[in-house]
Amino acid sequence: MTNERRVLVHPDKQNLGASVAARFITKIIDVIEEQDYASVVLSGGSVSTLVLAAINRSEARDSVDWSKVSFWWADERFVADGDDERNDKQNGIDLLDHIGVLPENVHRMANTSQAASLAEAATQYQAELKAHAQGDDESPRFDITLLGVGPDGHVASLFPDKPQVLQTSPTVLTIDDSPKPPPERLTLSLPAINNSQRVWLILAGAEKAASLGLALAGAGEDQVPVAGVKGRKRTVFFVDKDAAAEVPEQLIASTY
Ligand SMILES: O=C1O[C@H](COP(=O)(O)O)[C@@H](O)[C@H](O)[C@H]1O
Repeated sequence: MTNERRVLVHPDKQNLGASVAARFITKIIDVIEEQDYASVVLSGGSVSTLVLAAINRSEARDSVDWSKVSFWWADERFVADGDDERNDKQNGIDLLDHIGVLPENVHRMANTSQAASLAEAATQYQAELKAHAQGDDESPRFDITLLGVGPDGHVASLFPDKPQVLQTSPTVLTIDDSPKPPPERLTLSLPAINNSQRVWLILAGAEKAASLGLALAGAGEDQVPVAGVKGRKRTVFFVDKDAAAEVPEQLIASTY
């Protein structure tokens, strides 16, 4: 199998969430069997409410040895701990609070009481990424990165027409004027995201169709950030029918 981008189309949102959850559980079990641990990158929004919640509901959830899984974040909002805007809060409600993950394997980005400034929070996370990276890499080769895509094509907190999307270093970037609230955020850079072995992008709804179509038709990442995402081994777009409306026919690997 080549490392081409693949699009898997599902009939509806509910089916999409259940399908990605099932694949995730299978793949994580395989990865743990192969290397005795697995690393996962999470994000907020639809990935959490659709996929993480479906993993939590799955009967197969407890077949995973969660003590061997580490969790990282693709982006986070720089607000107080426990604020409803925190991605890690929703991820906790949807999955992390219900599984046997070890606290030392949960690598959250700092909140406003853990870092005095956005810049300090970014520096802390860069150091944590580097501490878990192999060789000369600046960040780990994550096993699975789960990303949502905004209607404007943003991924993590990399937004169209903002300088961060073209910034190749450092691994963690700051945003103080996010077009989507809250304004202050931390995000992995595109190269740090792309250091993942597998990137799975999850999109549902007609409002995502135009950006996805543009990204797959060759638009630049400065205009449509999702266009710049490419995992080392696999890049898979899991989409529902509505989000797939403008995907070129030849790129659709399967339709359920
Ligand atoms: O602001 C954010 O938005 C993206 C996309 O969210 P979605 O609900 O449209 O899938 C999300 O992936 C990111 O983590 C979050 O901070």
